[in-house]
Amino acid sequence: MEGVDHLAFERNKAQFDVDAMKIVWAGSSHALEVSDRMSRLVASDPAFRKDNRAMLGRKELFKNTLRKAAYALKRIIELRLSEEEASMLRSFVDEPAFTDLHWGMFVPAIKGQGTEEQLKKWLPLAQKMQIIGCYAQTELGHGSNVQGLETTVTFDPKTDEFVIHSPTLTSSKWWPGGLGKISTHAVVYGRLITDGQDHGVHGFIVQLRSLDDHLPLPGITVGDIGMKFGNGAYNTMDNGVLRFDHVRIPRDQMLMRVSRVTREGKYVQSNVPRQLVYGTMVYVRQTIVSDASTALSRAVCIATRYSAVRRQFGATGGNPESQVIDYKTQQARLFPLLASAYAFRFVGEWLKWLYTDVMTRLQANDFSTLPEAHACTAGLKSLTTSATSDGIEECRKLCGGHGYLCSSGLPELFAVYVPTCTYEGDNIVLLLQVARHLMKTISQLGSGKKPVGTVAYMGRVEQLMESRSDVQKAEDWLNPSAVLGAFEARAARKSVACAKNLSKFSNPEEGFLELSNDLVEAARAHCQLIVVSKFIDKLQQDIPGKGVKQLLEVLCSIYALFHLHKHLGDFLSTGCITSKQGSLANDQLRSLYSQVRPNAIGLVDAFNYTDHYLSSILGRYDGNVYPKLYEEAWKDPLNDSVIPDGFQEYIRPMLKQQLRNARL
Ligand SMILES: CC/C=C\C/C=C\C/C=C\C/C=C\CC/C=C/C(=O)SCCNC(=O)CCNC(=O)[C@H](O)C(C)(C)COP(=O)(O)OP(=O)(O)OC[C@H]1O[C@@H](n2cnc3c(N)ncnc32)[C@H](O)[C@@H]1OP(=O)(O)O
Ligand SMILES: Cc1cc2nc3c(=O)[nH]c(=O)nc-3n(C[C@H](O)[C@H](O)[C@H](O)COP(=O)(O)OP(=O)(O)OC[C@H]3O[C@@H](n4cnc5c(N)ncnc54)[C@H](O)[C@@H]3O)c2cc1C
Repeated sequence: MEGVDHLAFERNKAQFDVDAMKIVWAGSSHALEVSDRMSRLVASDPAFRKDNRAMLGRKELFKNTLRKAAYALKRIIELRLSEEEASMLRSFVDEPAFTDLHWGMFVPAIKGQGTEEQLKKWLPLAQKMQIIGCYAQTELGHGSNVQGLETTVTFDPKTDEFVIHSPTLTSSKWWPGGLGKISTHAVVYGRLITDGQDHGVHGFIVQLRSLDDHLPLPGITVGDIGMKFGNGAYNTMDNGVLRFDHVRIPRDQMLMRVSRVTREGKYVQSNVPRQLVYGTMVYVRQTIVSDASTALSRAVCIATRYSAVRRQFGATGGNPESQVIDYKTQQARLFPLLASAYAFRFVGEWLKWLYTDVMTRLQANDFSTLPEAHACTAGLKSLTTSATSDGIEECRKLCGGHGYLCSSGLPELFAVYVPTCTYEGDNIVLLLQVARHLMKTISQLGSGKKPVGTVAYMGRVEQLMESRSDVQKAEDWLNPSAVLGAFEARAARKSVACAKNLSKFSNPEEGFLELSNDLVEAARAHCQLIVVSKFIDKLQQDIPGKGVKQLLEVLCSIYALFHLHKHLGDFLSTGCITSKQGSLANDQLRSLYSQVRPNAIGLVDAFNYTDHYLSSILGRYDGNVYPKLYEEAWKDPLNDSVIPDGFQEYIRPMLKQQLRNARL
């Protein structure tokens, strides 16, 4: 039934102001207005169709992406869109493309690591897309270990140039998005060598292809690294391989904000920490946290709407079967993911604030919050992307068999999303960075250095080692201080246990390797505490709209108590809570799920996604799932003919042969 809202009865159940929640989700009325306008602009334009991606071969798929990218830029110019509008438009086009790396890494790398002069020269070219850039750091042999990169960049004082060289096969640049076929330029990371001395890894702007005929410049070998996981999916991106054979670039193409090489070949470090060379990764990790809430909310929106449409079992007295969303097991799998999507939204907002604050301080040569920014971006990137990848897969299972169809939108979402656990830093490697920060914080406690920011609770470590939860009944777990107390005590105790064990090793690095599993767990506990505490902080703000704040309080409690239940072993073994208190938390969770149930559709409507963006028959706004699934099946190329290609050639003779054999 076209035009009928099959989910209207669900929408009528909502006990809160969905429009007000849309503003909370978007971040402000202005952000909602822009994202609403841009998403509709993309959805209404047939040039941005994306429903056939899984059927296309690589070449056709890639060409289509190039067409969309060029068309998007044309529309951005024609409509005179602001930077904010343009970036929203690109995100609603919803197709990984070379432009992600151009805008997301190449431009930020120049902005963050270039001098004023370099910004003046390169930014206008990049911003007008007169050049297209990528971020070429990872090599065939090294990704996580950036200090292990092998590409050499040697200063030649005779010609005032750098000579870039790939000395081994493993030094080939490998993975950079946009590099394979499109980028004209790259920010290349390599070991800077002056006068025979290795100064470690630095960034350089390098032209790769001619701006006239797009052919690789002399000494450069470049191409695509091949098909990746999933049909369609991330294969719209030309991840590339790049080798240099003594390629020369002018000296002023070294990004010189952190350190520079003089005309005489002298290496000069400025007063900014060398870690700023890693600044682009910090920036992108921060954006990835907000993007996690977007990806998870898409999957949750699909699974929630479909769970309200789907009925199985329980038909009694002429009544229809039960909606699967009413099964407690479905709620216990789905609603924590819904709560996580909101939790990641708010922690992402906070992280953006933290990043902006660090950048402002850096301008004033205050580097004191850099370690906190690194630990938070690394840890939260790791926590939210792992949870989102697992969450998307759980949503697929929540949709039963139909979730496995490409038309559910979930397989492609998963395939595009899952490399987030690896790129911008492998999630385990990043948690180990958080663990280092935690161990360093603990080791400095005795020196009187007061921990600040997200590790401030470590300053109360003695009290946290002794504290006992005073929860007596299930509702006590709704008290934010009860939840915070338990999460702080758990995180502190896990870190302190690691620190104690580490102190038993005469070689700390050996101890770190040996205890790395425990350290990763301690880091995870710390990051979960950050998410919980930032959700609680958000609820201290004035949040208008009927029932909006109350429902967010419910979601916050679900996020916290679900993790308390999931990691009960941690909470019990560290003695923060008793098993009785653990089971009270579980009782409270059940009650919270019942409070979400009537509001579930409203809560996913608040994401304000168009059907185009969701790209899912199961997640359609109108819930008209079955006729559309049926219709879609007939569009498969296999159904173009009644008898498929290959039948006459292979199967018919086989059948005939088998029949002949049977008659003998
Ligand atoms: C589909 C997407 C659609 C839209 C997206 C839209 C926008 C996003 C835009 C683009 C994204 C799109 C696609 C993504 C493409 C992917 C790109 C990439 O993957 S780029 C390559 C990323 N590579 C990595 O992340 C490598 C990971 N490794 C590292 O970061 C480091 O090597 C590591 C930190 C692990 C170790 O470094 P090392 O120098 O060996 O440090 P060490 O451990 O010795 O520490 C020394 C000292 O430095 C501190 N530190 C380390 N890193 C940082 C940092 N980044 N900032 C500040 N400080 C840092 C560390 O804590 C230590 O401090 P102390 O001495 O202990 O005080
Ligand atoms: C889709 C995609 C896009 C990418 N785009 C870009 C790009 O645009 N530009 C770019 O430069 N790079 C890019 N990359 C590369 C990416 O940044 C790296 O793959 C990533 O940093 C992980 O490094 P690795 O591949 O070397 O993994 P490895 O470090 O080899 O990881 C392999 C395994 O070893 C483990 N491991 C490694 N080190 C440790 C340790 N110290 N302790 C414990 N365990 C460890 C890891 O946890 C993992 O399980 C991209 C990658 C992908 C998949």
